[in-house]
Amino acid sequence: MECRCPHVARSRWWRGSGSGTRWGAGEWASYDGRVSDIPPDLARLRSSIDNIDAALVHLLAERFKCTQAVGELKAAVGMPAADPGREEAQVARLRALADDSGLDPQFAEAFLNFIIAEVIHHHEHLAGGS
Ligand SMILES: O=C(O)C(=O)C[C@]1(C(=O)O)C=C[C@@H](O)C=C1
Repeated sequence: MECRCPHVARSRWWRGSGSGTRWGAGEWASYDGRVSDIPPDLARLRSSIDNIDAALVHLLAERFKCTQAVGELKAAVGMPAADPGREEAQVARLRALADDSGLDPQFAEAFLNFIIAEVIHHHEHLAGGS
């Protein structure tokens, strides 16, 4: 079976010089005949970005499934849509996780707030609001 390790894939691309090759200057050619104007390192990184974006969409879909159930529960027992105390704890926790993992804590907080604002909107709708 062919090895698909990134370092091996990287070594199997050649940059066209514009003379004496079937591919043009600035183009990249692979051992198996593919030609691209995208540097292979960029193509490989974009492929990982696509996988990560797909995972993010799936994770968000699962989170919204949970919050839908939370919204139904809150509406059933008459609890308020928003819980500022819980949000404060989530922000503190995510900021610390972001800091530990090299992500900007301010960005992590803004991202969480963006999601929670949408969840609260859904909760209010479930509770019969606008
Ligand atoms: O945990 C709750 O009570 C929720 O409604 C979920 C959630 C969230 O999306 O994490 C949303 C709104 C609340 O203000 C706090 C948290």
